[in-house]
Amino acid sequence: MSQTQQGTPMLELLKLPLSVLPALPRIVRDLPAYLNFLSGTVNGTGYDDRKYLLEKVLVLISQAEEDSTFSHILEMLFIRILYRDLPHPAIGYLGIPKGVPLPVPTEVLNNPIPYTFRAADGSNNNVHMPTLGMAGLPYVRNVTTSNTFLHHGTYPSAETVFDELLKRDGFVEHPGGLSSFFFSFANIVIHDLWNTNHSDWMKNDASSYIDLSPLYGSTEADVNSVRRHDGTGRLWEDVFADRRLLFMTPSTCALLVLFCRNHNYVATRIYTENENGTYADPATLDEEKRAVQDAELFHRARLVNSIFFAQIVLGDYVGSIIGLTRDGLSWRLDLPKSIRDLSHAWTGRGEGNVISVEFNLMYRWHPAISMEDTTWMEHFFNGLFHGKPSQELTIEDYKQAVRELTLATPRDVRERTFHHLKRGPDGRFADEDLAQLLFDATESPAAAFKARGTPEALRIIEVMGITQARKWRVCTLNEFRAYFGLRKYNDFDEWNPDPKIHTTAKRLYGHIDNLELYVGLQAEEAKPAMPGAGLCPGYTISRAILADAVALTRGDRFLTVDFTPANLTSWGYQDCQYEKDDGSMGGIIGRMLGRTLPGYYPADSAYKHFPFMVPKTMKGYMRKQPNGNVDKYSWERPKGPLHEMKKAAMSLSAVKAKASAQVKMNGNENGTSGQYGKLGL
Ligand code: HEM
Ligand SMILES: [Ca+2]
Repeated sequence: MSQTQQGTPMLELLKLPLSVLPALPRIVRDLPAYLNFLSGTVNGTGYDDRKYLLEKVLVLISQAEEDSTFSHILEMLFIRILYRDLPHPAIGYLGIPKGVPLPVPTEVLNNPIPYTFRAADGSNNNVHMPTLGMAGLPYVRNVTTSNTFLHHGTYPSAETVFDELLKRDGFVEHPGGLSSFFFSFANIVIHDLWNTNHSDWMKNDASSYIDLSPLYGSTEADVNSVRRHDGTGRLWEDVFADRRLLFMTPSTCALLVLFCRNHNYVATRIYTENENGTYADPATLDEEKRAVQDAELFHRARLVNSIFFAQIVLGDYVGSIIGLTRDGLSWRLDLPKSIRDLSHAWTGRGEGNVISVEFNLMYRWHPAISMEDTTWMEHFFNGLFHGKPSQELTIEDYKQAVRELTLATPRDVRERTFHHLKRGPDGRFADEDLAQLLFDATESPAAAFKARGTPEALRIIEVMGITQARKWRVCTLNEFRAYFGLRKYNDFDEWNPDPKIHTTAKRLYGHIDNLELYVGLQAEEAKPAMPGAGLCPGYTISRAILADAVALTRGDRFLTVDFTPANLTSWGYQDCQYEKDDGSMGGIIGRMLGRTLPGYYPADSAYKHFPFMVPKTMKGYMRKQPNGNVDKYSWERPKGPLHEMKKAAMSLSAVKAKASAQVKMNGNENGTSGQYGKLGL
């Protein structure tokens, strides 16, 4: 290289400090404004515009030597920051932009008040890509595979894999104190996200958003089957649209019924609050106006109810998954939060989400099914499969059983029932029946995640899962780990140190690089309970699940940019907020339990505040916490409103206190708030 060629870049480099020199005194003088900008950005508090940073930078640019390196850099940074002020493209719109090819109900289009609403099939979450995450489209694949073992058809049969690596060899209690109630809730979450089409396994008939589709359904016809259409925006009493839930444990159905009640509670409150002064008694409206009012009340109530559901996911559910509830911490990761990174760019949110096949396989938490739920399932499946033993069932038997059950299920959602519960003349199930199912589920410990942990009754379901995964051509466990930046396993004993498991796996798969994803995830060594770990699944699941949790919540427009009082109404917006000091350690589900089963969940009950934790185990954890308020909670099974009334009748002051608590539980936002103040928590 010649001397001149070497000298040119050196000279260029020198130009920058030289061109900055004249501006240095000004920069030093303005330093407090720059520091304020930096600290305000890092802390997320925003910078103080009274320090006139904008003006100072403009002066700096205008006075920099024209065409100097310094002026070029300043200009570039300034324009970049201004451009990054806003996300590109914008995510939130007032209503539906014209030209978006969507099935928008005419009542919604005719409504003069713009508000945003969830489409039945989840479409339009991202208005630029309206079909993103819509029900009925193929799954996404995140990780591709270059493994050829599967290609040559040398995998062991799905049945062998189940019998040797997955079949439960004994019940082990969950190490983190999670209750069966937690998994009933999880079961609603998974039905919200997956519905693998039986005739085309590539398709997912559920939307990729937690929009409470188990309650509302995923098609316009489903949604209409649960709506009353009477001008009040309410659903029929104690119904849900997704009939697959009727195959699930009774506590799962009972919990879903409470979300139906919550919808009706919310719709009624929005109607009575009448914040825009536009609602009228439906009896006074003509048919068209009644339909418009009903649509608005329904859609707003759905928005509030599904955001409430998501707040349970972020508060109670994720709180249990990462062990915060157990450890008495009310701090939560604010996943949907609006944040800028240090380059001033917005970290994306509300941009949509599509569920992947890998996530489907990661979320099959069948090993955690409690002993009580396993017994229930064995009885249920015995009836479903006409007594045929689980070892002999085929995928065709399963599909046939689904067809039979579907035919036997009343078309009218109001006639459906579960666990032989009876509906009253008003169409509602008895509060007592629902409450007892939920109390049982809270008391019943879930099982630990482990290899050889899946109840045998689920054999054919697992065989179908393994077969689907092979048809989907998913990656191997090691490929999946590499995708997430996790160390690849070198041998089977690193994956699961239990010799019974890793020698079996080695015999079946030969090389660790051939270990298929589903089996690898399910039979991997489980994480122990420790600070930061509450769910305690296999190591890989526990890492990868967080990526999907963020994609789901942060990617959903309704949970982020459209989570506003304008859309939810001020009352609805407020109803979805946490109350950090209400005794629930950052949770919110107790509010719904209290209001939908009045009198069954006393204000101080551990069953109300921590239903995802087994009370006796939670009590033990709380005793060990330095500031544990163990005596402020009641830990025994709630006895129901009659008992509460008897207790209250014991003294006049007690009656007064109980009456105000009852008002809070039944009528207001909470059934929780304020009452904890009284208890000194
Ligand atoms: C006793 C409780 C449970 C029963 C009886 C049960 C039963 C079933 C059945 C029958 C299927 C096959 C669905 C089909 O394709 O037709 C299935 C799939 C599945 N299960 Fe479970 N399950 C239970 C609990 C859970 C729990 C607690 C979770 C996780 C939180 C879970 C996650 C899944 C997932 C992700 C699928 C795949 C769904 C799809 O691809 O559409 N299950 N389960
Ligand atoms: Ca959904």
